[in-house]
Amino acid sequence: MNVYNVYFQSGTAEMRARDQVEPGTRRIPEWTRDQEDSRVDQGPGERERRILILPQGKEVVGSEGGDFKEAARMGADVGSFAEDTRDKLNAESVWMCMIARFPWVSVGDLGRHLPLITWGLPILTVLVCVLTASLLSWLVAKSIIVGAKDRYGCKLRLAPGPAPWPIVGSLLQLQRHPHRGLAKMAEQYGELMTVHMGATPTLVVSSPAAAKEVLLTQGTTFASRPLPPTADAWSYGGRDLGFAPYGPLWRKQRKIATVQLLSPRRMAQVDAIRRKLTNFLEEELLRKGQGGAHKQEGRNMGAKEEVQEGNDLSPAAPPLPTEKTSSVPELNPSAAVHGGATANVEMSHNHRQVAERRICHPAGNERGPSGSAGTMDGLQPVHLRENLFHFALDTLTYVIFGSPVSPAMQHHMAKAIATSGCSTSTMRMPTRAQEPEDGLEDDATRRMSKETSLQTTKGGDDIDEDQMAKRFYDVVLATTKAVGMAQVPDFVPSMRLFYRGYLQYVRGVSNKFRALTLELIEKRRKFQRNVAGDSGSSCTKLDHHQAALRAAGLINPDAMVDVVFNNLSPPGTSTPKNLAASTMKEDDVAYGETEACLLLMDLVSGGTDTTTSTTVFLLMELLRHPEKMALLKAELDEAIGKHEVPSQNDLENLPYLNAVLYETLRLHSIAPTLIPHQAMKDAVVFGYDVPVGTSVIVNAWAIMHDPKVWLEPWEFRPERFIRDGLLADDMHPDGKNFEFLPFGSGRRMCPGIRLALTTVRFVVSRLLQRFDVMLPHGIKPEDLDLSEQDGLVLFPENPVPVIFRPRSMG
Ligand code: HEM
Repeated sequence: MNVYNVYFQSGTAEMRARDQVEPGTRRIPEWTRDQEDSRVDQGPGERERRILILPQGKEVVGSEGGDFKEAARMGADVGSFAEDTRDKLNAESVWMCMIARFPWVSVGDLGRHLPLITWGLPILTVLVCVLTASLLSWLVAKSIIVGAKDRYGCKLRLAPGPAPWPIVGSLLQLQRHPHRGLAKMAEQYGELMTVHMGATPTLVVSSPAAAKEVLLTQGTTFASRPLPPTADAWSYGGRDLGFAPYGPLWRKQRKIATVQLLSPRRMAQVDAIRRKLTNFLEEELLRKGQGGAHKQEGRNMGAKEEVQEGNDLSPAAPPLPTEKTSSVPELNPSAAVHGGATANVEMSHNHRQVAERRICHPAGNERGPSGSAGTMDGLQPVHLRENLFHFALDTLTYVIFGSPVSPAMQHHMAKAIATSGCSTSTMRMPTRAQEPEDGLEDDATRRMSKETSLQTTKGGDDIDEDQMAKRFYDVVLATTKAVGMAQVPDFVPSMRLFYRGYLQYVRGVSNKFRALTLELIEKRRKFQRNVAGDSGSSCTKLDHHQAALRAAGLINPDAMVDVVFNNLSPPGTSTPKNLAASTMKEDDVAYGETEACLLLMDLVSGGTDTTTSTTVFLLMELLRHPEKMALLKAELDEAIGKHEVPSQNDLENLPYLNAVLYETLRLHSIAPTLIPHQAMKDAVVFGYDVPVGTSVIVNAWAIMHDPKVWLEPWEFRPERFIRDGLLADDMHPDGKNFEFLPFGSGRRMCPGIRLALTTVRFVVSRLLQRFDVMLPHGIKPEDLDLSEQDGLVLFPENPVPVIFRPRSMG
């Protein structure tokens, strides 16, 4: 490679550079006055544009790009020049002088670069130290692993695995999707492998028998979770449910979640609200499909007017569902608008017709996702993710916080408010929500409260209600990305120092989430104060919004948050330092606002994107396999009909619907490696030693795609779950069949399984009852790409917007 002397010159230094080139290098005759002038004209901000390069025996003068061309013309090896030096040259810094063989820096340059030198050298030094430390720790780890001994000095027998690289371990072999990379490795190393995730040795489990051993047979030993820095930052040191170490706090969180959210009583609540919410979902899909909002939004339209508009411009609407199987009356959207308190009363025949036609009211201002491209029968394709997310979010916020929050809801409530005569355009909310009320004075609570209150009160106390769902959507997606996509310090702890910014960002996401949670709690308290009659004579948007929600039956009198926040620990209750090792009873452990908020955040994030993603994958698989879509529709039509609202019981007993759902969960497991577990004590699994603290990954994806377990595992074949015309009863995802583990198994198994299954079943069946779900014009089933995006919850990377055509139009 050619050797170049590189000089940076600027301002007055330029002249000196010409005069003071080292002996032995030639001066530059072609350096002209003109060049100097134009250089000077560039002004103080444009420094060091010009460089002087002196290859062996040759001279090149010019500025940036020109230098390289010139170098090439003079026979320099531009390829290696470009690769090795060009980027560094462009870095335009004193470092360049250090990289060059004969650095020369003028005194003026030194002065200018002094800050860089002051900061740069220590950073370089720290970097070198960190790399050395990482290398040493890796060597130590390796020697421990290779020659690992137990506490009695006997050599440990660890599961086999690929030889790790320094610092990164086997991370580079994992490709973009670790579950796929690990599955490939397992073909070579077997059902139990030791894989180094950076510096962390991890036991990877890839067979049903081994999964049963760690999740069930030795379930207590492996019930804890590792806490990498990102999860630590999000969960305030593992104080939520998902990341808490196995111990009293986890038991407490789990108990509250199970009793308060997922008990049969709550599930009945969920069932009831879902029936109402699907009406909003259907209406929203139609509204968007038809190109936007209703023209008459916010006006108290006369029935006649609406009927005429509907007749002229709309395709025939599907009739609203009847209530044959439901004990809960359907929401009549227009009743909320017109009648307020009578919203839940069964619709009159006229009203029903009006509402039916309003649903199909055609285009307004809002455009669908792709303008007119891909439209079919005048309907535009609609994005699934956001709408389904709102449905799942509304269900959860109703049960947890007492009322739904989605834009569809806002749309209806805005109309109700407009008819109520209140002119207040903003709602005023007290900012007290951000102050911890439980009196707990621990550091994390104080810090969390301070950070959160800064964020929520920044814009004053006017809260934009319409943005609530959008903020939830953003913060849930940010959570699954921040916590789900492992970062370098999660694997190489010594790099944590360099990721402080990122970890602060993760903490920020958690704080934002908490702020939203507290807003909803405050809203709830305000509602309760109003109900108790101490709201005075206020006429705020919130008051009217709540009145409209109450009239529509959308305020939950028995929300989970009431129970959780009324039972926080009294001040002074202590939390053991080491939660995993503690023998404390769960009822004695400190449970404050921080823990309560984190639990609610877990439930909202765990319960929204997961069901949304599963539903989107399911519908896309049906679109890819129209013959299976037809079979499912036939089953629904026969068992339930096109209009009746199905009960949970109906849906649980439909073999093909459940088979389609299970096959989706198998083929597109959205949490493919579950959430990592951790050994709480030394253990032996199938003859291999597993030292305490080892992380354990169960690669459920590998098991559910293993050709030894599943025939043609890459095919979407719901029929594999059906035996003799019925759903095979040993093929349920309830954690008992270790060949099929979409929700995990054992102590840390997903507590939301029932909620998730009922939600997806219900939404899918209602959508297929009411609509022909179709691909936009020009997209063929075989064009669909169902590959996965990264994140804690996998999502289709290229979801297509979909046409929802009312079935009566077909
Ligand atoms: C299709 C939907 C869903 C899937 C596929 C799913 C899957 C999973 C999986 C695989 C785990 C980890 C199990 C383990 O580590 O062994 C998990 C944990 C969890 N899930 Fe779900 N989940 C879904 C829906 C839900 C819902 C609806 C909620 C709550 C409303 C929820 C809340 C949680 C929580 C809190 C945990 C942590 C449990 C613990 O660590 O003790 N999930 N889920």
